[in-house]
Amino acid sequence: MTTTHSPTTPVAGREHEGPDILCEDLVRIYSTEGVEIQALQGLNLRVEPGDVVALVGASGSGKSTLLNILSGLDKPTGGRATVAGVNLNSMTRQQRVRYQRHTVGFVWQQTSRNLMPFLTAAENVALPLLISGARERRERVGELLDLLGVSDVANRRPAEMSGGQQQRVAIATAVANNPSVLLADEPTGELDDAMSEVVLESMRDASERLGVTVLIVTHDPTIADHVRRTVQIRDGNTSTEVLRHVEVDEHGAEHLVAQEYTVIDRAGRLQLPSGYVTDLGLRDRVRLELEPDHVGVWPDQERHKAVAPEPHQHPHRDGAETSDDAAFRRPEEGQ
Ligand SMILES: Nc1ncnc2c1ncn2[C@@H]1O[C@H](COP(=O)(O)OP(=O)(O)OP(=O)(O)O)[C@@H](O)[C@H]1O
Repeated sequence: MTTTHSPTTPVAGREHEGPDILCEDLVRIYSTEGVEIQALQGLNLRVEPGDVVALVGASGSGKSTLLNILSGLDKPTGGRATVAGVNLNSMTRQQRVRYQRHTVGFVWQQTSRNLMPFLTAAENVALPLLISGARERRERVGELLDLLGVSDVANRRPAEMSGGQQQRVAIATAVANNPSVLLADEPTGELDDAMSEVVLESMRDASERLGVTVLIVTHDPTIADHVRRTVQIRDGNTSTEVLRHVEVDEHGAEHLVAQEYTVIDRAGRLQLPSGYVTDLGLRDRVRLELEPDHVGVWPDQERHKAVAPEPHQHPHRDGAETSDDAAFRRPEEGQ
């Protein structure tokens, strides 16, 4: 099969309104030999159309459990999960097949799980198009291989490609049917740093060009350098997140600004970033003060008598100090 140059087809018009991924109070309990393990503990996550988000968590934090639910392989025990307007709690078998063919695409960590070993790159990308009865397959395959920068390996089988090339062909295969959402489970887990970077950049590029929403699940925190939004998952729940954007100063110089956020649940509970907690020695009880536009959080004055008055730049932020920083003080600064 040959590759041809032509404009890439964007995702077909979305038929739903609102976020592409919405998890509300998602719970998944596994019962094995009389023991119950709560892998997801009321997880909340909202991802807007076209966004590229990394979900980062340690082993056992619930990443695969969430991905299995979002990919339609498993059902939640409680709560709600909606992807591109499809309610995952109540899909029939037929709806599930359609969902997995057209609404979501997957890229798994094991390169061997993504591609048919006996088919060439072009044949692999063509396969989902063939199954769904798509027309103009040859042209679409050419566009996608081009977009992912792997047209030169179109006629090679997976064993004749590098790991990075295989993952890029896997991305092309996953987005062939114009899914709204691309789910990736440790897509760079088997790659070295240079290859990982190429694959992540390709994924971001594919998102921009095709309009596909991307959720990458990984234990690797360095992925944060490649995505605008990184959400932490801990003990089966999303905790804090970092949003990055580029700001241009008055001299025209670009600065990467990272701002930390946390989820506040319906009961008003929130989890502070772990760096803030250790940095300020926050524990047991903190003092709160309501200001007109923010809430100040201080270490307990009873435990840390002398607290320095002047504000400091938080070491976990790249950006300029905000009014919120004035509310955070190191207990040891005044001692
Ligand atoms: N099928 C299962 N039966 C019982 N317990 C399970 C099952 N799958 C996962 N768990 C448990 O649920 C919790 C979350 O597991 P999960 O695989 O989702 O974590 P993870 O973040 O993907 O970890 P890793 O990065 O190691 O793959 C863990 O305590 C795990 O032991």
